[in-house]
Amino acid sequence: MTTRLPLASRREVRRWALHTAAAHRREFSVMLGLFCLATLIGLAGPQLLGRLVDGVVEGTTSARVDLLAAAFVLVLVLQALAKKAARFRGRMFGERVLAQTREQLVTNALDLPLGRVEAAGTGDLLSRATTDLSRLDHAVRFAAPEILIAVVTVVLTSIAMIATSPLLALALLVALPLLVPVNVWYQRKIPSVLAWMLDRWGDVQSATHETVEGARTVEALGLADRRIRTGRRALDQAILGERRQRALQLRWLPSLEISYVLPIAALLLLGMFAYSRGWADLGTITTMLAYAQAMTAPLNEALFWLEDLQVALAAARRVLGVHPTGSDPKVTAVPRGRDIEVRDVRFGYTADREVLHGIDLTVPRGERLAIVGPSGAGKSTLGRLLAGISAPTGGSIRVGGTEVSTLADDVLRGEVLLLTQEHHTFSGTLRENLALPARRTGGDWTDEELLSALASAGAAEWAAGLPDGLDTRLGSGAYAVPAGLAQQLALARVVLADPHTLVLDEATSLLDTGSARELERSLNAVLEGRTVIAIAHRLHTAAAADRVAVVEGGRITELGSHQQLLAAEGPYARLVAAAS
Ligand SMILES: Nc1ncnc2c1ncn2[C@@H]1O[C@H](COP(=O)(O)OP(=O)(O)OP(=O)(O)O)[C@@H](O)[C@H]1O
Repeated sequence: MTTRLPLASRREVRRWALHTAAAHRREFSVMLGLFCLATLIGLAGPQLLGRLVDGVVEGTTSARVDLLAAAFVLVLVLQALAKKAARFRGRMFGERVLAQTREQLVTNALDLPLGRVEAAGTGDLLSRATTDLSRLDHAVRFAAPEILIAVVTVVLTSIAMIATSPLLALALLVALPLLVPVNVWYQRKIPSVLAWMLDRWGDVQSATHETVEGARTVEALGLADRRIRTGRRALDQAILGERRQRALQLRWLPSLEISYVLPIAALLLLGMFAYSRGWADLGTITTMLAYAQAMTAPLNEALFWLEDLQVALAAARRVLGVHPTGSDPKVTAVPRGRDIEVRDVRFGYTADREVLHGIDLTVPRGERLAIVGPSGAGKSTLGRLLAGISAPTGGSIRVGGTEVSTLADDVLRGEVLLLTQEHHTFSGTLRENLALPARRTGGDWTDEELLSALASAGAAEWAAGLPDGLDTRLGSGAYAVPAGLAQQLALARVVLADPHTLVLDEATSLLDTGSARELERSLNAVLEGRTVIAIAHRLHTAAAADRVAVVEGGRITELGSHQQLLAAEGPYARLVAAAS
């Protein structure tokens, strides 16, 4: 079962938009100013047209007609230039906002507790960081400026119409009885429909991502058909979401279109009536009609972009929902002791199934503890809790008196670190791959420190043979790092992070025996002087530990030295007998 990452509320999105506009006050004002300028220039056009009609009706010279016509063309040219400049500014503004939003998303994603990302499924985070962000990108760069133009045009043109003829401007009101209720209805319905649809598209991406990531497993276990079916189901749901959105739009758009042509019809009727009574001249009616007409083009354009903007608003709720809220502020003070105290720890991945049922354990500084037990007993789960990756659902795990899961990442890394078989080499230089833990005293790691960490991990010789030394680019598309060396790089990172306690979970289990032996030598050097909690999948490692804890069914059923437990002839003795 997955627990999706949260959505930001609509209020949070509004606050983000206002905050962004305030943070870029200058650019935003320039952009808005240019849009207003373009509209204001445009307002002169209908006035000129009105004068032209009045002139023709009342009689004028052809030179004056030419002059008015030339002025009209000039207005159009100036307006086009101002709009072009405004659009350019709008795109620049959009780019800047997006760059910041992207950076913030990455920072927030990195701050999310690992347990939370895993519970949501990496596809959820991935779809927010890719598809949703590009939906937002598109809207900020294109839809938002066009809609802003329409809003500015409607507001300024309405003001100009009221100023030109308050009587004829009453025609604008006929749009309201249709516009208001339909929009209230639509705005109430659409957010949940869009949020549902984007979640379904997130599922499509998750399903695809998981299939591609686990392609070998899919192939080996013959799961292709099942994965295709899962993908299809996700896609069907996403298409259903699209249909629901379109169905709502189909009912909304026509009334919107009607509501902006209605005022033109009403204006013609009202104009005829006012003219017959001598309340308005032909020039004024022409000006008012030209104003009403001038609103339709930007409104049409805005309608076209409104859908994008609405989808982007829903996407913004997903993008801004990626933040480590809900958790208390992290503890940045380094704990004073190094003993680990586990008290009545309970944990469940889901609310309805507890996996650990009350674990009590004290691991004194410098001890080597092996955790053994049958598959599925909860050993790895306990290891993750000990390393602060997930917080227990009940009880406490403290290091030096501080709850492990509340420690800030940089502090936690220097206290307890989990080492597993999964070692990713990031695309970047060897230096960047090594320098992932922050330097406790601040500043950058020196070359000497990095090389010495590599030497402790047994990778000095390999690093010396690299074409650009510490600056050699590694990862996909660059220098490929073999599995054994990736693990040695992970060990070098451990040396740099320098935690006093290491939790080892299958740290060497995937390697062939030759590499495993070499890695174990490096590992032993790195383990020197630290507390080690090893989840022992091979029982011979347990024999070398100071104490062994047997976990069965989410409980510690036996705890003591190898010799004591063998003599007790209990669960441990039975496991050893079964293994030999
Ligand atoms: N991410 C997860 N979501 C839900 N349940 C999980 C998850 N990981 C493990 N479990 C369940 O929790 C229980 C304990 O699993 P855990 O991996 O801790 O056992 P283990 O003793 O380490 O087993 P193994 O030796 O096979 O790795 C199992 O029933 C497992 O199915």
